[in-house]
Amino acid sequence: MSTVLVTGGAGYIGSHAVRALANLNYQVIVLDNLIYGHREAIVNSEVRFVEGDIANKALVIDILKTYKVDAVMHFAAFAYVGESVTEPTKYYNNNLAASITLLDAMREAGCKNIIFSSTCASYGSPKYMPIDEAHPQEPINPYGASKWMLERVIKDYHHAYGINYAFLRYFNASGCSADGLIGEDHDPEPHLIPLILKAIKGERDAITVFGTDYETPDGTCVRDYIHVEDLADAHIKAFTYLLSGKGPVICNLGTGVGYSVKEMIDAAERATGKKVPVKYGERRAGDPSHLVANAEKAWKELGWKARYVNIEEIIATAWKWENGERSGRYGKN
Ligand SMILES: NC(=O)c1ccc[n+]([C@@H]2O[C@H](COP(=O)([O-])OP(=O)(O)OC[C@H]3O[C@@H](n4cnc5c(N)ncnc54)[C@H](O)[C@@H]3O)[C@@H](O)[C@H]2O)c1
Ligand SMILES: O=c1ccn([C@@H]2O[C@H](COP(=O)(O)OP(=O)(O)O[C@H]3O[C@H](CO)[C@H](O)[C@H](O)[C@H]3O)[C@@H](O)[C@H]2O)c(=O)[nH]1
Repeated sequence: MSTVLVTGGAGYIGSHAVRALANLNYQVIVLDNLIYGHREAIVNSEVRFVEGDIANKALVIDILKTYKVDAVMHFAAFAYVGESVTEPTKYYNNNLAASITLLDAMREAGCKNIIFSSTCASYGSPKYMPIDEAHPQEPINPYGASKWMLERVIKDYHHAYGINYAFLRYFNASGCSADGLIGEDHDPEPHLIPLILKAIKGERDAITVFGTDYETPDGTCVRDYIHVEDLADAHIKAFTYLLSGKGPVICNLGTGVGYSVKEMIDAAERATGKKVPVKYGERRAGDPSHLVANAEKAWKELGWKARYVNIEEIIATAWKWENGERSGRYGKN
């Protein structure tokens, strides 16, 4: 059975991928420094967990060699867009420099495959819609730039050292596992859906809509919300694709349907049957008005498409997590 090292596997998206991989009996090793992740998010007891940093080259080489790792799924990164503008050093050091150390460890250990968590934030302000993979990459914040730069480094490592890659450019990750067992728990939480649900629960005063004067039908930003279990499925398809000798490959992961912030609030009211307390505020710096994927390439190349296309259903999975045993929060690590 093939073996995969999942960096950032204790985080939101990584933990859903780890569970999906383990359920398919792949051998999984997670490397996470738990800065933002949660040990309890890894629910399969057969998964090996290593608490450590991707910048620890000797540790990564040891893991890759000991377990004869076939591919690395590289989720580990910082992902607060706003913070990246005020503290770019954090983003270039972790998302770029530490990731280059990871690539060098792969090179030295002879591990030839990487599936990299890239982002629609690497495109910057859209020049046309929906966004396909040929769209120019002109990121407008250091977070998006750090991801775009790492894509460039990996391409050069491919040419020079034969490292094969899949770049998965996700749009807005959303929802939680269908059974409500694992979910999204960021501190602080930047993402729209959990913030709306926490406002419904009274854990926050209200959701603040960031800007009502965008050039969109209702003036609020439009995004493409892709379910986290669909993302996990795409990683498995990319993994088997690379292991079958195909690649490199670059794919957007989205549903192809955009929802405005106001539409998301309405959908959350329908999904939960509760009223959302709403405030209206200024635009958030660095937010493009529209981000919607053309994800046809993922279908053609990987045979992947989103199974969750109904936004209420996506929100309902997050609501289940918010009302589950953990009430939307893991304990302290
Ligand atoms: N959430 C989204 O909408 C979205 C969209 C596009 C791309 N992405 C990318 O997907 C990946 C996962 O995002 P997420 O929302 O699950 O974030 P997350 O913060 O929940 O998960 C990231 C994990 O990486 C770990 N980590 C960070 N730096 C590390 C390091 N140097 N060494 C070891 N572990 C480290 C953290 O502790 C955390 O568990 C990130 O690369 C992010 O940029 C996320
Ligand atoms: O309190 C809030 C939070 C968000 N929003 C709006 O809701 C939409 C979604 O915002 P999120 O913060 O949930 O997600 P982003 O669109 O900022 O996502 C970006 O950052 C992510 C990383 O966190 C991913 O990389 C993703 O690809 C990239 O588009 C945006 O229009 C935002 O302005 C609000 O109105 N109020």
